[in-house]
Amino acid sequence: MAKHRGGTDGAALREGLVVASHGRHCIVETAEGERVICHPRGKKSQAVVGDRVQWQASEDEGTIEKVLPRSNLFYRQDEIRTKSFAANLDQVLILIAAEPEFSESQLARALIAAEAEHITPVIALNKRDLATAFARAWERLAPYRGMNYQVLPLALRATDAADRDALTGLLTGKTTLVLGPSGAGKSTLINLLVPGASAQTGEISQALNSGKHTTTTTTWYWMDKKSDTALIDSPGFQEFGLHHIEAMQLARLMPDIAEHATECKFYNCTHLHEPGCGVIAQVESGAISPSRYRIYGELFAELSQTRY
Ligand SMILES: Nc1nc2c(ncn2[C@@H]2O[C@H](COP(=O)(O)OP(=O)(O)OP(=O)(O)O)[C@@H](O)[C@H]2O)c(=O)[nH]1
Ligand SMILES: [Zn+2]
Repeated sequence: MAKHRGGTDGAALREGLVVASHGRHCIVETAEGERVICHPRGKKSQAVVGDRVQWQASEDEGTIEKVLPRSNLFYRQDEIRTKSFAANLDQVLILIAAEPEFSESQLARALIAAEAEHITPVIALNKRDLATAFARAWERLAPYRGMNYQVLPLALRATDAADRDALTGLLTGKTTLVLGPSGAGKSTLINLLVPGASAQTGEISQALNSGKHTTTTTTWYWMDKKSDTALIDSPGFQEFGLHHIEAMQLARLMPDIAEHATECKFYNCTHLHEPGCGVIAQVESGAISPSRYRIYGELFAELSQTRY
């Protein structure tokens, strides 16, 4: 990793892209492709992966002076309450697999987080070769296909031309955050699409932790030499922090619920118990799946609690 050696006083502000972050410091890539460890000037210049920043060289590292306006900001919270962020995304690829069995609740939360930030989510279901388990998982995704979410079947360990074409078509020219539970095939995907990814990861961990081993960084990878197409790998698939969403906004972020939320008798219907509720009517008719309605109820309760 190149360290920037420049003057300290009056050095010009330069623009860069945050390609990794850990704790308070991060790695900024310059337009020339040089990478520099940077520290934020203060709370306001705390940057996340995907941020465009203005930074200034200092000693052998750099200082982030300003984070440029973001088009969106994606965040989640893991069990130790550390936040991982990414900004300026075009889409989120949620990678799940036939095995291990995926949690529908986790999937729903990831989709809601994406909807709340106006980021297009795409679901990929890996391990098509495990035919029986795959068929079962595909069936569990029926409500999601019904909501017009794209669900991409994949066999990443032995990709064929069709898989590669589908992935290329989906990703080219965009910045995509890849999320998925452990064991779904996220490393397999990154290594397939980004040759040399593991070497890059090692280099970044080393730079950010002075050699200490870590797996907790969110990392930006260029998929092409022209630097048009990027993947962001974010470790784990823990609970998404949805606290910033109000309970009464939840229906709007779940397309199958939203579709019928305008058919209720009361304009401020919670869709939990009201008479004349369009959502409850569609749960009874079978148009809204029982599992989706259960998840809605659980999240509604959770979001009502955290608010007060
Ligand atoms: N049968 C089958 N196995 C696959 C496929 N793709 C990946 N795997 C296997 O699934 C396991 C998990 O894959 P990884 O890529 O390590 O998964 P990961 O999501 O990075 O998991 P973590 O490292 O735990 O975060 C490995 O043993 C892979 O070889 C596939 O298409 N079919
Ligand atoms: Zn209702």
